[in-house]
Amino acid sequence: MSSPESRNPTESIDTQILELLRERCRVMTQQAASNAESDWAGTLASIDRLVSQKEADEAAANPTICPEDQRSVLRHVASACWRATRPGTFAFLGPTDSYSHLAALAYFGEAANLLPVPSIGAVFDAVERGDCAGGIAPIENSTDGRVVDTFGRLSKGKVSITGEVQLAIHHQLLAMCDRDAITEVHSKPQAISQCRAWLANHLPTAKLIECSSTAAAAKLAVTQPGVAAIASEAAGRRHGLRVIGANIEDNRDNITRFAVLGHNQPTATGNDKTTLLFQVAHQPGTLADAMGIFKQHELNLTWIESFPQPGTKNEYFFVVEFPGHREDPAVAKAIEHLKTATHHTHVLGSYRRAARAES
Ligand SMILES: O=C(O)C(=O)C[C@]1(C(=O)O)C=C[C@@H](O)C=C1
Repeated sequence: MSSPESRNPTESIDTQILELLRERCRVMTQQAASNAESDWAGTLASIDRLVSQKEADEAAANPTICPEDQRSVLRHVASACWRATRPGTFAFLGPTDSYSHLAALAYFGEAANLLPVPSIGAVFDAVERGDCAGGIAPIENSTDGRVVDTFGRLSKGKVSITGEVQLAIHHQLLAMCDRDAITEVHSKPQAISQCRAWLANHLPTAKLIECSSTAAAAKLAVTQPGVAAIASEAAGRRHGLRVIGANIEDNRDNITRFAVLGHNQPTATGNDKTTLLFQVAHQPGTLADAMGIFKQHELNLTWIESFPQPGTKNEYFFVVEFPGHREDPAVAKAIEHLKTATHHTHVLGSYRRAARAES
């Protein structure tokens, strides 16, 4: 054993850090026991608040740890304490290194218990049944639009949106062989669509084959001669695939937004958005009347989608988003008002707005 004198001087600081980690877990356990539960979104918000204050206060005094590193250390601490004190896993569309996995890591942290499942439907099943405490699913891409599977399940109203992740998506064409030998390109339909122009220019004769996820395609490309995959850099690294084409997305600013799914209702953070789903009668003016309600309550819509209601003719769901939390007076009034003017109004969630993360 090393004598106290021969110890590295940082060891006593590390000992204090470990003691603080234990203390943090003790406090979280007490919180859980007394139901004074703070949600994960609230934890993320408070880390961001702390780091940006520190940024201003300590920029000159402590130039060695950049704010991004401070944030990432605190997030890791928080997710490790969360795992130690809260049972529960979070489902994502797998396998490992799918973009959904990267989004889950960005949101829940590296230490979280994450469960890969084979489809977006399976993510919803796991959360709805309570097998998982939460999950994550792609909702919209800046090139390709909404993700139909996610909307279909959200419209059933069995789980809420409790957070979001905006992930910059950079696709790689990955294979074991040279570009000349590629006969098939496999990926999730959304990823193929985001690279359509690149594929038409560089691999015009290759067959485009859809599969369950980009990471599933990467796994296949390892064993199938002539098969390339469109997937993340992380998936390529894991499987030892060669990058045949780097950053092949047609739109340089390719971003996918992921919805964090769960059953809790996050408290307001002061920087929130609300996602609402509603249906109106199939009559002239009903949609215009509903939209007028947002104008009347001065809610600035940031997103509008309409999609057919399964099993009906000419009946549509409308999904809108706007800044603000369901507990804000103007938002609460607008929701009540909308309920009187629509067949059905359902708050999919009020949650903290996300900053963009890199994949
Ligand atoms: O296949 C994956 O890796 C996913 O996580 C799914 C998904 C999607 O369906 O939008 C997520 C991000 C990218 O836009 C491409 C694919």
